[in-house]
Amino acid sequence: MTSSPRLTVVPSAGDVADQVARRIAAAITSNPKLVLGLATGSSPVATYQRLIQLHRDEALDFSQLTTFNLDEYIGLASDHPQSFRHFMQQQLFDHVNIDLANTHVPDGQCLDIEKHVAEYESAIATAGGIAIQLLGIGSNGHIAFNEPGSAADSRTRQVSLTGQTIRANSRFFDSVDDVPRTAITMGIGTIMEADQIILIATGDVKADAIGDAMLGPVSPDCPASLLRMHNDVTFFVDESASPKRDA
Ligand SMILES: O=P(O)(O)OC[C@H]1O[C@](O)(CO)[C@@H](O)[C@@H]1O
Repeated sequence: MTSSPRLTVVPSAGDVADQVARRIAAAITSNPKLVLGLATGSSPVATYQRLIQLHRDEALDFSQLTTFNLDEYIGLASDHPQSFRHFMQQQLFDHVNIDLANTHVPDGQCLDIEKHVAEYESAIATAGGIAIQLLGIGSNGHIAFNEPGSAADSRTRQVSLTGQTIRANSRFFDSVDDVPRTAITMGIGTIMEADQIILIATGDVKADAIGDAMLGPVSPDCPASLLRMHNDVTFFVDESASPKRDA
């Protein structure tokens, strides 16, 4: 069965960050042992800044939290400036009282990827599953590194990145040649098992992807459209990323 994700449109990217951070903070306050799914990319950065602020100003307590990140580039060491582990340290973990032992990011340098991804899935299950999963969206509708064509029941696995994603992410690297071509990503099936999903999109470059995800066919051609098969999804977008077409 498909449903419409709730769409919350607010004036600015800062308002998106405020609302999402408040929602996450409320969930942590009511359950300090929350299992949170985290995302990288530019979309969640402002939300992480608000969470850090809430930790400093209102003593938001991260000490019992468990986190699982969506993805990681294959081949990058955890301390590589563009690795997603490094991103998470810089953008959130180094600034709050989280126990790093309870933070999980796929290991881009693991020697046995099959074994690693199976263990990643098991670790999520052992933690009791993800309560809230935070997502960004690529301009081609990808979620995590699930590119168009990814199956609705896909699990954590190795994937190849599309040229579009490589070009989009090259802004973080010295050159496009430095962007890894493969990654480990949670699957769409893995993401769909979260109790609640929050997708963040800001800026007009995301408007078409949000339109396709919310109003287009539910299809692996737009991985984010598959979220419409989940019963608790909210898209938080600023005005410029809101869909510009009618259903
Ligand atoms: O938030 P950004 O930087 O626009 O990226 C969008 C999406 O692309 C990725 O960075 C992967 O390419 C995702 O992690 C993210 O959700």
